[in-house]
Amino acid sequence: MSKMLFVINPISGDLDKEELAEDVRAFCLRNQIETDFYKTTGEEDERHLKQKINAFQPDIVTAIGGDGTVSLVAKAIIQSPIALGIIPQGSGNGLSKDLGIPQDFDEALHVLVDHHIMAIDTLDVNGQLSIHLCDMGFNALVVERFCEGETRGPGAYAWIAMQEFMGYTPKRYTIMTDGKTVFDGEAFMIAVTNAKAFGSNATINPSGIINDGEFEIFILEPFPKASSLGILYQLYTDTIDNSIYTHRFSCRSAEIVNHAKEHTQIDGEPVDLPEKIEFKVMPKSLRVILPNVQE
Ligand SMILES: Nc1ncnc2c1ncn2[C@@H]1O[C@H](COP(=O)(O)OP(=O)(O)OP(=O)(O)O)[C@@H](O)[C@H]1O
Repeated sequence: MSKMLFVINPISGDLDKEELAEDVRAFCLRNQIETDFYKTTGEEDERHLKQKINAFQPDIVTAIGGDGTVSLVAKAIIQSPIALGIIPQGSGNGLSKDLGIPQDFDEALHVLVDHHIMAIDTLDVNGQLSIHLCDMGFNALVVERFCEGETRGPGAYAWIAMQEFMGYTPKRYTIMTDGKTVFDGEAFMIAVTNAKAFGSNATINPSGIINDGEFEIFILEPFPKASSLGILYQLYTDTIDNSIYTHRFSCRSAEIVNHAKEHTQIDGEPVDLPEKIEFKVMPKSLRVILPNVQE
């Protein structure tokens, strides 16, 4: 009998999850899965979750929440044989979309019993784990405002982005990969990622491969306001590589000097990092549950 621990974030995505827990319990009973639950509190969840995992010894730990909840679970099981399941219930659900995990609750639940497991690369960002996307600049500022606000959900994120856009000033960054400076200048945002897209489906890394042992650094340089609709269009049609304002580098390690100590976020959570930030790929360090693809 397999053992699954479900980590439920009661506030993510502004969605009520009381009934979901009952559905999960019934589903596991039908499928002869031994089940336990951990409800996040927002306080010391990583420590408490690790204790729970030690005591219960699950084969799979499934996050029922948004990117922050997925990241919490990943931190607790990284470099271990335990696999990560995802039932998306957040505002953005970025990693689950990138991995092709169904966004519908019942379908995502079904994946837990009909799946394959893939080991994906993750990133070490100055000693902190990133499983999806770390960025600095405009998006990180929006993420910070979003986290400070009372309202969750994708609408709130889009509203904050619109409010912040007009007044945003690009900042200076220096990027070094493999000991060479590859960029030194101002940028609207810099993203460091293994994945293809944000939870909003804005695609910054269309050819990114999540288990190729490399990550990408995406740079969006300052652009005239008149070009913003064109850039938005390119972001949502997988054609951002056609923009004259973007660059991308693939590498295994990098250092970014964030001269202005501009806002930075990792997997949907604002972080306070020093001016010099070091990035290292951790190849195949996280086992994730993926849907079985029909041939
Ligand atoms: N019981 C709780 N009360 C208040 N905050 C909580 C609680 N449990 C978790 N949190 C907070 O929820 C945040 C993570 O939310 P999560 O990212 O999963 O959902 P989301 O923000 O709605 O969606 P997404 O990240 O996909 O946009 C963390 O900041 C965490 O501290």
